[in-house]
Amino acid sequence: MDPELNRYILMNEAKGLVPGYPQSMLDILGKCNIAAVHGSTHKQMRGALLALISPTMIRQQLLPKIDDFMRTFLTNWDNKVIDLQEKTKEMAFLSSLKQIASAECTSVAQEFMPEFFKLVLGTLSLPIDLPGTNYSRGFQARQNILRILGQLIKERRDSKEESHKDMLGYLMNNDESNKHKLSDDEIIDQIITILYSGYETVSTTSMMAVKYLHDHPRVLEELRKEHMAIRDRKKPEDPIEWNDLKSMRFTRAVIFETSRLATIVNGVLRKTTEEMELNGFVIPKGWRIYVYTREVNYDPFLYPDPLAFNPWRWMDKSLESQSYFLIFGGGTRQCPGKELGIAEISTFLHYFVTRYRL
Ligand code: HEM
Repeated sequence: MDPELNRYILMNEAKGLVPGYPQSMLDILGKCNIAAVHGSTHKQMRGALLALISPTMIRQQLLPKIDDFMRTFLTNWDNKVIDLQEKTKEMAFLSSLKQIASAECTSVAQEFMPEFFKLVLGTLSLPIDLPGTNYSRGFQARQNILRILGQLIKERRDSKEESHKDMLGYLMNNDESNKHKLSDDEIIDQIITILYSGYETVSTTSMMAVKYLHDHPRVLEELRKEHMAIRDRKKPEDPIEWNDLKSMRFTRAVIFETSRLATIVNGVLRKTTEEMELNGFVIPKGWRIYVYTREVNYDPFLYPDPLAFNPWRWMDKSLESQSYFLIFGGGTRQCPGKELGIAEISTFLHYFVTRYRL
């Protein structure tokens, strides 16, 4: 697709275009899932999410949890055959769960994880509500997840303990400092949104990054150098901190190049709120549009030698701020989890390359 078209659509999106989600996603992710809601509800839910995963929150609350999780998760992998696809899926889910409910994550994970995997399958299925279909299993899984999260909220409210310093704790915080108060139903949908949005994206990017590193020893060597330099400044038990994360320039480049070449998310959804004309084509009002970003990612004018895995192209920081940089979408719907996702994948890669050899 002509990058102009992407730019045009995303520009107009800022004026109020909304996505057209498939039915099964709407049903299973919930009515107040922020990717699906519009207007003031979108603003409210997105505002609450942005506050929850702001750079300050990542630095002070989330990164220590991510580090703690990754350093434990990436132990005892030596001399074993690792199914990286399975491992990275587990990693993405459990890392989010730890950030959401750190105190309870170990006790609820066993029951939660299989339900979550069923929910994901359901959102990608045809909306046929017959016993045994993925849609029906996904819907049932949503009910079970509502029960698990509802119970968690109730137990926290009933206990006399101080408020928890995790995502759920912040969402449930009822005092003046919380400018984004949500109902319990909204809190639960917000949690499902966080788990869902950060699942396939983070797991597939991490898995594909390892595959590309394996296939490109020079890139692996450069990446390892960056992470060894960070480790050299620290004691083994020292966690990855915000400044370390900011110093991972090559890692960020590897993540972008992986996302571009593997095109982890191959497009974004929009819906026209008014008729629009583009390059002589008329797009009627109310049409659902799939902006196919894979085409942009492989455009040789934007990315010379587009099929080559070349993270160095991203070392020029300005590439990230171009209007055709659509790896995380664009406009008012741009991915709010961009920096959180990058923090998770970077920390995963840190422990991976400093502890293991491929
Ligand atoms: C490498 C990781 C990730 C990639 C590549 C990615 C990519 C994307 C893309 C392409 C969109 C669509 C944007 C648009 O329509 O313009 C999106 C939306 C979204 N992402 Fe991410 N994402 C990642 C990680 C995360 C994480 C960790 C979260 C967790 C909070 C998250 C939460 C969301 C949400 C809530 C939306 C919907 C935003 C809205 O409609 O207002 N993402 N993401």
